[in-house]
Amino acid sequence: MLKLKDISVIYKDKTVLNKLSLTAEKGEIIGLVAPNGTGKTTLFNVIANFLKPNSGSVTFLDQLEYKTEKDELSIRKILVSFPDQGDLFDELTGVDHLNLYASMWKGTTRHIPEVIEQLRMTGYVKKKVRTYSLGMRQRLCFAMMMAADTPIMLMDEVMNGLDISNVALISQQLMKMKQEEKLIFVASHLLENLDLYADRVLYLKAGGIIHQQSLDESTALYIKIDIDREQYERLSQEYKLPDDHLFIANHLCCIPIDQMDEDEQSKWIERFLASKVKELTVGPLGTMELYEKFYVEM
Ligand SMILES: Nc1ncnc2c1ncn2[C@@H]1O[C@H](COP(=O)(O)OP(=O)(O)OP(=O)(O)O)[C@@H](O)[C@H]1O
Repeated sequence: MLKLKDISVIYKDKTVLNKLSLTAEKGEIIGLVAPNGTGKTTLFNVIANFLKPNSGSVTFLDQLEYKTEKDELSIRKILVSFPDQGDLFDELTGVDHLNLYASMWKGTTRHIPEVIEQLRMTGYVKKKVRTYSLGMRQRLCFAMMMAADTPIMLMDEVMNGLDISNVALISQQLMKMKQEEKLIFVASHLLENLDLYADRVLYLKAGGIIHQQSLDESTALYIKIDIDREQYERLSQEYKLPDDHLFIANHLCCIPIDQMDEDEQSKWIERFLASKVKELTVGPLGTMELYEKFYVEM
């Protein structure tokens, strides 16, 4: 559905994206994770053609590129970007904004009442935007994407300023949209939330994708224990920890268990429990844990 090939973006002497390649299919939610200033927005800007890369190609549906006006128009019809709160019109109502997006992309506004109901906006959507709180504006921005209802959606910091119940509400909608076979990119700093709905999470560093984590059964499993460095060193002396174990951000020791039989797995768990670790869990590495692995300096 979308193919990026060797995308490079260079600002003066700073290379933000360096020959980045990526293929994405319909029905996927792809999380994009990196510290501030790494290039997430730049990547979205390239996909949406708000920014021409210095080199590389962006291809939609195996054939459409931003090379001719006709192709660009066809791409505009299938792709929508998360609106910036600053782009909302204070003197228009929420409904006006929804009608605008629905008419521009979908050509009908018939589905708007359903969007309003699903996002629980009935109480305020007919008021002018200037009366909205930050969270209400953010929900409106999300509703505008639902109103556009395009097959591809780029969502930059979609959860910004939302309280816990609204994060849950939007997450629920994202899962519904996935069932509708949309391709959705979500750049977010709300890492644990991504684990809920993303099919894979891409970690950006030094202009490229340094890791892709698929969140399915094939993901490697670990025994994870929360310990400080002193405890870690004691454990390493006492037992030979497997060569491919991880000690992440000075607090999380992870032992891979896929290659172990049940006896060996139980032995490790018993050892850790005997050493009175603070917390022990078994499972794949979550987005938060991988973030610490890749970005938190030791
Ligand atoms: N127009 C520009 N001119 C020069 N440098 C720019 C420009 N736009 C972005 N940059 C630089 O490119 C880098 C990547 O910026 P980008 O906004 O893509 O990061 P991001 O990962 O989206 O960050 P955040 O999490 O803060 O939104 C930053 O170092 C930024 O300063």
